[in-house]
Amino acid sequence: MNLNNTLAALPLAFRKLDPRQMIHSPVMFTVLIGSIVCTAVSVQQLAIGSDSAVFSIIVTVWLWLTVLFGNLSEAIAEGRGKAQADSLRAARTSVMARRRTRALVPAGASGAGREGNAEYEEELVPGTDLEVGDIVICEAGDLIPSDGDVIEGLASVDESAITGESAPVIRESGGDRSSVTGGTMVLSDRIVIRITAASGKTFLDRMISLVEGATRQKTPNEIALNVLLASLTIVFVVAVMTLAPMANFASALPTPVVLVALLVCLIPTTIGALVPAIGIAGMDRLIQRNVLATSGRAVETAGDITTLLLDKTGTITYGNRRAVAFIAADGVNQQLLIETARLSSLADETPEGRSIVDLAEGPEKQAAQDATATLTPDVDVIEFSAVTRMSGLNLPVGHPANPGHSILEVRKGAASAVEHYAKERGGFLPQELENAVQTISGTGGTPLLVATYDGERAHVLGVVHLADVVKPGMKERFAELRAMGIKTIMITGDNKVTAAAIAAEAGVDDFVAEATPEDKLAVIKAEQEAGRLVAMTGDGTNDAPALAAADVGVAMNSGTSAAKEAANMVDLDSDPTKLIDIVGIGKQLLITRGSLTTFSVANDVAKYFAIVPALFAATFPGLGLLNIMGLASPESAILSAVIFNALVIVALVPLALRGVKYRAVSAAKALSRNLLIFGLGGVIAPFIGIKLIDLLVSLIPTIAQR
Ligand SMILES: Nc1ncnc2c1ncn2[C@@H]1O[C@H](COP(=O)(O)OP(=O)(O)OP(=O)(O)O)[C@@H](O)[C@H]1O
Ligand SMILES: [K+]
Ligand SMILES: [Mg+2]
Repeated sequence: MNLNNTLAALPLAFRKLDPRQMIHSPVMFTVLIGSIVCTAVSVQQLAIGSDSAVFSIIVTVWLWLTVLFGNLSEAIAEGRGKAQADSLRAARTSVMARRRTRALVPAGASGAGREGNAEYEEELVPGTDLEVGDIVICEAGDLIPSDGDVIEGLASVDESAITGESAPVIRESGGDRSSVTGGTMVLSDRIVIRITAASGKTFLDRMISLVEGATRQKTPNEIALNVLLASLTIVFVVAVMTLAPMANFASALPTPVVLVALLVCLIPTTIGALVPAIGIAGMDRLIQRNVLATSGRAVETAGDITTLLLDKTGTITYGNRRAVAFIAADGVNQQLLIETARLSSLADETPEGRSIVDLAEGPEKQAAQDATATLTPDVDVIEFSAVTRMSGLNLPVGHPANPGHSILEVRKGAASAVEHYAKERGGFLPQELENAVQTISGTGGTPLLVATYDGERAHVLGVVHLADVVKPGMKERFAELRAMGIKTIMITGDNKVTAAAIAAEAGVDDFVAEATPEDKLAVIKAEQEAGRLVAMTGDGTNDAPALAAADVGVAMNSGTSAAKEAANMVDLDSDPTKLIDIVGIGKQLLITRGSLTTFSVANDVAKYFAIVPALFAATFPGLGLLNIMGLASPESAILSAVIFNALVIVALVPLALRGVKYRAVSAAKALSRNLLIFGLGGVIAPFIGIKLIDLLVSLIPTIAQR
């Protein structure tokens, strides 16, 4: 909290005096009403020249300062996001987009400027005119006009405007790295994008309103705390009212001012003033770590997570699975396997599929038949799905793509899926291929079997070895999660042996293999039914249902739009172990709020014993004995307490913004330790603080007299 930030936040703090805003915090609203009452009394006393006018005015000023300090803490917290929002806005420049209109030449014909099987016309439109579903083309040097999914091609993209990370990333069609963000720049190649967000509703727009705190809503915890604080306020209003009849104060003090001052000292103003700042600061800490949360609730829930589910490909591994080898069955010509594997992948737009075509064609790309000549309209494309775990083609009888062989169907896919496919069609899985599948899986690679069907029997021709790399540093970070009491489960569509190998390499506690999207969802439901709070990290469209169902869903920024849409957090760094930070921030938020609530309530109780004896010493002489503080006068006691009450808010703003120090001990231990520190501190602080202020205040002549 430096001076510049504080000064910059001042105008906003004054604007927040609007009663329509203040009503959201019952405690601070009560202080506002009290300030207004005391202002009226002061004016009236000034008019009649009352002796206690000075006292009333000073108390009134400090009451207004109390309200202002509360608003200031919130304004400072919000202000921290403003600078970031401004720099994000700079990335939201208006660009022209090349929008595809209608097909010029029908699919299947040949010609220049082809997109897949057809030729298109383009028009230049302002990026703000784009609608969901529009198709745009971006080339090297272009700013991407809005959020979307790559539907054709591959490009390297500079996402530093969003992530702050300058290294370019690959975005490509088909796989789990297909989403692009408006405002980022294409560095190389050419991609065709289907727009998924209309102008004003893009990722960047949402990010801006998030860091500005414009979309902040109260979390259930905050609402519960507010109800508690409101109840305490009502209790104290009633208690102070009952004092009114006995209010025969020493030197004819103005009763309304004394009662309001007493009330403000007794209600939990400290926590009432700091709750919004604590919440905003928590979101802010998350943004500093490059994580965007769409709700404060998710941040708080993260603090209590006990199970973390992660998908494998693209989350634990880099996700650019590439074909590295072809292994033919005994008696099958290697060249035949390569040609067939390539044929099965010609229409497969996934990175896996394209990597098979690349490996089959070799660097020279010679001898390869033109894909468009093969993919004539009478060829059925069987697209990959996470449920079938296979992809391929159905060819008409006598199709020229397979001269010499009478192939009607060609498939490649997960070993179990293709084995099942072959057996259903009178084929079998040769022993040597089964061995190859086991060997590849054992190293954490993904084996894909290639099979054909000629109308009579299926033949399994061989295996394609897909290799992927585990992201570095996983083992240590998962060990850290274990120390925090969080169980990690990897859940993947891949086979058991591959899953086991990657699970061991990454150091997760458990794994589930051959999981369909429904299975992923079912695992989450089961964990939740067992009473656990579940976080899920994923990147694929097949992860989207699970991400939505999890208590905390964290999507990798590299993932698909569907995953990012379903999740309630997006990690811009695409680092699955970011959950460690997220959990830490959530726990810190809960501990900070708990600690300051304890401090605030303990403070109020202590204040009661510090000032009431001094206040009523004249009325009930017996109480004088309790005036252990030896405060100068009832006026001084009241004033010192009000000043202390206001200054405590200011003193705690830095702690509210920074958060109470969080260490990786169990939550219960951390809580009881903090309750002790903040509870004791809260009881002792007012006695010391009020006494010190009393010494200063009693220097004011009209206040010191008894
Ligand atoms: N393009 C493809 N064609 C045929 N089979 C594929 C293709 N891509 C993947 N497979 C097979 O299907 C399986 C399931 O893929 P899916 O995308 O559902 O899960 P995954 O990416 O392996 O795992 P995760 O859920 O961890 O991301 C893969 O393990 C692989 O064996
Ligand atoms: K108070
Ligand atoms: Mg996946």
